Amino acid sequence: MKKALVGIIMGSDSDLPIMKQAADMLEDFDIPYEITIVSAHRTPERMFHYAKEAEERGLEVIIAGAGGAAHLPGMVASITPLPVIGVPVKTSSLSGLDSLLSIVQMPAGVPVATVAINNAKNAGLMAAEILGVKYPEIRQKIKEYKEGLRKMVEEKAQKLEESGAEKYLQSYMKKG
Ligand SMILES: Nc1c(C(=O)O)ncn1[C@@H]1O[C@H](COP(=O)(O)O)[C@@H](O)[C@H]1O
Repeated sequence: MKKALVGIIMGSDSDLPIMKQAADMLEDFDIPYEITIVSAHRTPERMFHYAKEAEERGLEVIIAGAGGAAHLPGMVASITPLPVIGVPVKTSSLSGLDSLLSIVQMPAGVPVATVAINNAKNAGLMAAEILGVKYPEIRQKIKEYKEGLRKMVEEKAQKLEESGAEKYLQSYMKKG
């Protein structure tokens, strides 16, 4: 198996349904990754060792997801020189706003690249883009991905223009 370039960590296994989407994205780009649970609150020593050793182990980007008082991404960023992408995981009590603010409001000097609430997919994509600076084959796949997005929207626009809003909406609603 190829050595992991991206480390995906999350505060709890309850974050896995969301964080798995980052892993799926990396798989689409053939980027080797590892995925595990690390909590700054519940396993501070494990968090410290993970962040301290990440670079030495060959990781190049870390994606960290957490909910609520989501200190994990910021704490990891304070220890490692690697770029850290934070995923605010939606909580039941405050809809993820607490997670978002905990991750995005970092003090100057310790950035965490924060994606939207629950948008682990974008975290995977951002990790791929960061790696694309160094790996031309990944950069090429990003270009193809963007081209795919462009085509998809163009096709939808054409269909909407041809069928009119009402008919388009009917088929859109049917798709669910
Ligand atoms: N925010 C953190 C940290 C941390 O930041 O260290 N560790 C766990 N958690 C979060 O607590 C939430 C509830 O966890 P449980 O579902 O295990 O009770 C999760 O979203 C997790 O990311």
